[in-house]
Order: sequence, then structure tokens, then C-alpha cells
Amino acid sequence: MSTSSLVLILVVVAVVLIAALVTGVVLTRRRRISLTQKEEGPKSGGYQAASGISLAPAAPEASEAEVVATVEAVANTAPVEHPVADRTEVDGQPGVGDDASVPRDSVKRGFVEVDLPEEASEVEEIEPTAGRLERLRGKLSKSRNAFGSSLLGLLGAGDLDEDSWQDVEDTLLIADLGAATTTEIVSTLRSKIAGAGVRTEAEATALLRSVLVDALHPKMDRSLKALPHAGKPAVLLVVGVNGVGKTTTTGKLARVLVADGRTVLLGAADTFRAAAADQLETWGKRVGAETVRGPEGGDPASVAFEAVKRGMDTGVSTVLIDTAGRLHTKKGLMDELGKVKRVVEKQAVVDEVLLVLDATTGQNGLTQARVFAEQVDITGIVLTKLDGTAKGGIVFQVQRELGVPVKLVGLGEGADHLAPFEPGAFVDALLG
Ligand SMILES: Nc1nc2c(ncn2[C@@H]2O[C@H](COP(=O)(O)OP(=O)(O)OP(=O)(O)O)[C@@H](O)[C@H]2O)c(=O)[nH]1
Repeated sequence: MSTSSLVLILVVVAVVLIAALVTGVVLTRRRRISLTQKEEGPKSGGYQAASGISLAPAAPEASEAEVVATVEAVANTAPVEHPVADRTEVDGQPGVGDDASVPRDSVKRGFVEVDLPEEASEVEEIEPTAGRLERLRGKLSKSRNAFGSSLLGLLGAGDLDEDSWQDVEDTLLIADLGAATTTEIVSTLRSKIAGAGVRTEAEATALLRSVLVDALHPKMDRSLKALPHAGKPAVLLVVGVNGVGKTTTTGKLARVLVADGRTVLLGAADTFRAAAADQLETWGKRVGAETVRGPEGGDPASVAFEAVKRGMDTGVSTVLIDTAGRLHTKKGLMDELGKVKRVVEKQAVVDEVLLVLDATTGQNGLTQARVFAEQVDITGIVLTKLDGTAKGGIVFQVQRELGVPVKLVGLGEGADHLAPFEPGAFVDALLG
């Protein structure tokens, strides 16, 4: 081959190489531009979520050339270093639980302790109110042992002689059902047993259950009038002598209402005892309810008035007013209650006057109940401390005496130990 031919071949090779180089550079630049445009993402119509994720309407479909360019670009990207020794999986592939888009070897965030806002941490979780009596049936064990078990033992023994009937009567009286209710129950049991007979323990239980439930007047309206009406909050007065559990009941009741989705305002009209207002305020804070209070020794009626006014201004569903139970004279206490009620009625209807009675005080509680009932229109009874007594029969007696339904029962010092009273569930708890 001549020198001139060799030079010609070298020139041609050089020209081809230069052409190939130029073509490559142009293609690479085009691909880069295409990728950059795709990475910019949509310019409008998107929503920046708090998490920082960009949300947008579905993107238009990519052209074939763009798809090819993207695949090639991904293939050309330098591989991420995965130090195998640090990984739990052994084959270098993503393991279960690995984040999809975060490089698996990047430092991950651990759990971080975060302080929640004050108000949120104060508001407690509240147990549902439905079925509380069933759930708290164990709290009635004292009454069950002394009353339910004894009665079932006597009736289940078969034919009862006069001595056995006397024992049934004594058991009912000891459990505080009162003479009238006891006589009624014994005579119903005697006639039913004489008519149908009782052969098994199950029959004895069924008969006793139906007689006791009937004696509790299951058709009485036990609903709590605590819902707002005519654009105003419902107003409930909680009354009773000192120490029976008025403040505690008011606090527990606020929880019941809040658990039901209501908003509540508390009025601390027990100005006689400063600690009572503090106690009520604490209950309120636990469920996010405001408390209106006055100066120690101040006028309870004016606190009640302010509470209802504030409740109307803030638009709460229910205003609960805790009253004082201690005054120097019975007349003074009753006059004061009357005044509280009259003053509240200047702005709103008093929907309920709940009389709180301590079940452990037996006949004493009943005497108090009579005094209150003579002076104020009691609409419902709350029987507290049933967990601390074997005399659960007071429920029968107090309803009979006052002709007012027991609406709620206190079954312990726990914040959610207040249950709606249901005759069937109550008798079931007594009979085990
Ligand atoms: N075991 C038990 N204790 C209760 C129940 N209800 C209230 N108590 C307790 O009874 C005590 C008196 O309760 P308070 O709510 O302060 O009584 P109060 O009627 O407001 O008393 P004053 O403010 O003095 O008029 C507290 O220790 C309560 O925890 C209950 O159902 N069972």
C-alpha cells in the first residue's frame, strides 16, 4: 500500500471517529434536558401536604422516547453502595420493611419523645357509659353475698316452711329494702311459688329475678334530662347533705356527658368549702370542661347564675351545678337551695334536680331524702357508695318512699365508677 493510500484511510477513520463523538455528545445533552424537565414536576394544581409530599393530579403519559431515555439514564446511574455486613438480609436485595425510596443504608430516624400540648394531655380517655353496671357488677359483691346468695339459698331449698319464710323476710329487711317493700315481695313470692312451684335452682333464680325487677318499677323514666333545648343548655342541680358524694358525682357526670360528645360547664356553688370548688375544677380539667366559681363564703346563687350565663354565652350543652350540703340549720340549707333554683330560673329551665344519697347511711339517708323532697322538686336520685355496703336494698326503699327514680349509682371512687341505673342489670348483679 502506498503512503498516500495510508494517509487517506487514516483521514477517513479520523472523520468517522469525530462524527461519532459529536453524535454522542448531542444525544447525551438531549437526554439530560429531557430528564430535567421531567424532574421539575407539575407546576400548578398540586397540594403540598404537611408531610412534605407533593400531591398532584395524575401525570400525562410519557412518550416512548422519554421512557427509553429514562431507562437508559437509570441504567447509567452509579450503583448505590450497600455494605452487606450492615444489612439483615443476606442476598443484597431489599428486605421486608425496607423503605422503598430511601437508600436503605442511610441513617434512619428512631423514636422521638415529643411533648404534647398541655390541654390535650389533661383530657382523659373516658370509659363508655353503656353497660357500665354489668362491667362493675363485682362492686356489688357485698350486697350479693348478704342478699342475693342468701335468698337463692333459701328459695332453692324447695318447700319452704314458716321459719324459712321468716328468714327470707329478715334477709330483705337486713338488706334495707324496708318493711313495705319486704312485705310486698314476700307475699308475691309466696303466691307464685304456691301456684307454679319451684323445683330447681334455675327456677328459683328466674322467679326471684322477675319479682325483684318488678319491685324496682322498670318502666320509670330514668333518662337524664341533660340535652340542650330551645337554644339553651340543660341545667342540672346536684343536691344532698355534705359528704354524700355530690362533688364527686358532678365530676363523674361531666365525664359521662363528655363521653357522649356533649360540652359541659361546671358551676361550683358549694362556696361553703373552698376545697369543693378546687375539687370540682380538677374534675372539669380532666375532661376539658370550664368551671365557674366564686369567692369562698360567697353567695351560691350568684355563682349558679354566673355559671348558667357563661354556659349560655359559650353555647355548652349542659351546665352542672354542685351545691353546698352544709349549713348551720336545715331551714337555712333549704332556703339557700330554693334561692339557687329561683335565680337560675331567671335565665333557663332547671331540667333536673338530682338528690345524692349515700347508700351506706341506710335509714339516715332516707330521712334526708324526705327533707329534701319536701322542699325541692327532686327529679332523680343518685345513690352513691353502693360498693361499700351490703345494704343495696336501699334502692328499692328510696324509690318507693319518694316516688322518684334512681337514675345513677356510684360504685366506687374511680372516675368512671358512676353507672346509669338499670333494674335488670342491678338485680342480675345481686343474684350473681
Ligand atoms: N366508695 C365510694 N366512694 C365514693 C363514691 N362517691 C363518692 N365517694 C367518696 O365520698 C367522699 C365524699 O365525696 P364528695 O364528693 O367530696 O362529697 P360532697 O357531698 O361533695 O361533700 P361536701 O362538699 O362536703 O358537701 C369522697 O372521698 C369520694 O371519693 C362511691 O360511689 N363509692
